[in-house]
Amino acid sequence: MSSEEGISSAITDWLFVNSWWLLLPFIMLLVVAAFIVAFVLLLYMISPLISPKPLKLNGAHVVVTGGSSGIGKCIAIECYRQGAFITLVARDEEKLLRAKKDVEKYAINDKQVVLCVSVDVSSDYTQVENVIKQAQEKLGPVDMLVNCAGTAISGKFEEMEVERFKEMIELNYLGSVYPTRAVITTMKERRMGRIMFVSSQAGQIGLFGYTAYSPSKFALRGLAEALQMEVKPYNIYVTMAFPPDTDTPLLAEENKSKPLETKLISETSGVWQPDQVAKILVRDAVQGNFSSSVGPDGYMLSALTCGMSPVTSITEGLQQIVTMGLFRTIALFYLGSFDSIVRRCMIQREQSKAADKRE
Ligand SMILES: NC(=O)C1=CN([C@@H]2O[C@H](COP(=O)(O)OP(=O)(O)OC[C@H]3O[C@@H](n4cnc5c(N)ncnc54)[C@H](OP(=O)(O)O)[C@@H]3O)[C@@H](O)[C@H]2O)C=CC1
Ligand SMILES: CCCCCCCCCCCCCCCC(=O)[C@@H](N)CO
Repeated sequence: MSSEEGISSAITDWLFVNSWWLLLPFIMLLVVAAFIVAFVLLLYMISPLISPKPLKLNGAHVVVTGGSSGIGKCIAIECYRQGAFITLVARDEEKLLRAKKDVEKYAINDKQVVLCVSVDVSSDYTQVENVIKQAQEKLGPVDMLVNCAGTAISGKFEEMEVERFKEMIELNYLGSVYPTRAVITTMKERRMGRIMFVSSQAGQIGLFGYTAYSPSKFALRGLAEALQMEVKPYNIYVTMAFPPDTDTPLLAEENKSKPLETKLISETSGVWQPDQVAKILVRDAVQGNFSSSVGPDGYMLSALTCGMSPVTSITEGLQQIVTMGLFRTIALFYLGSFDSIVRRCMIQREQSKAADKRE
């Protein structure tokens, strides 16, 4: 072998051993592609977390169904205090006028108006559409709709008249569908708006005594999630509110015939004042948060039951990821205590029945 041949074979060997250099452009291409894929995935994950721009209540037109009493009236007051124009929707005209006077006490300028419209939100869509049209003609397009008209019935499943189940769905569910349907087209055209559905903690957990009430409040969640997906590109944000027991005429009425079990279980979250609740709900709707909860139990329930519901901030998403397992653990203790309340009440009832018989 000549020395020339020796050198050339050494070069080929060297090239062979070190030929990975030739792959460098491909490796770089792969790395860049991986980065692009990771970036796109990250964008997908982050995009639903981007917070909406808060709604300015000053000068906005806010329609509150159930605005003549309780939580609805306090929501109207809270919005009015921030400069909004208000339409109160309910059936009883006298109660509406009284509520209008209460709301007007909180004016911050002399242009503000409170309009009252009397309609049953649950019976006839055309009527609801007409009153919303009239309100829009007087106070301009609706910027925020608060669906708060509703009622509650509690009792044992087999003891409640079957009619009650229908009433709950008609008022609590359809009574929120109709007003929403009446405002949504204009909101989409204007590419702005807020819709609030007032559900309940009993719309996150099915409770003893609420076999008629809870489903009507759960139904709102399905509506809100589906609607939010449809209207998000139009810059419309939906808020689900989940209040605990709140000191209103409805709670007082409900307490007259509430089963002991329902009372004892509901006490877990305490009783809140309607103005406290309204402040939190309005703040969340203005920010465009999907879920609005009240108090520490409310916070845990919402994180625990978030499922596939929309998320509107990075902190909210992170909190859900981190807390879910812990809250489920805590929830098992709560469920255990609810079961024991139900069992104890049953045993007590049976004992007192047996005692009655003996007498
Ligand atoms: N209070 C509580 O403990 C809790 C309440 N909630 C929910 O909050 C909402 C408000 O409750 P709350 O403030 O306590 O109740 P209130 O009874 O104090 O107020 C209910 C309001 O809804 C109106 N309303 C009732 N039926 C109709 C109807 N068919 N058409 C139009 N308006 C109607 C009432 O006026 P009118 O009768 O004149 O029509 C009234 O303005 C309800 O949806 C309730 O389920 C949720 C969690 C807890
Ligand atoms: C980690 C898990 C925490 C779990 C906490 C569970 C607390 C359950 C309390 C339920 C209260 C239901 C109030 C219903 C109010 C209502 O809608 C009626 N008053 C209407 O009039």
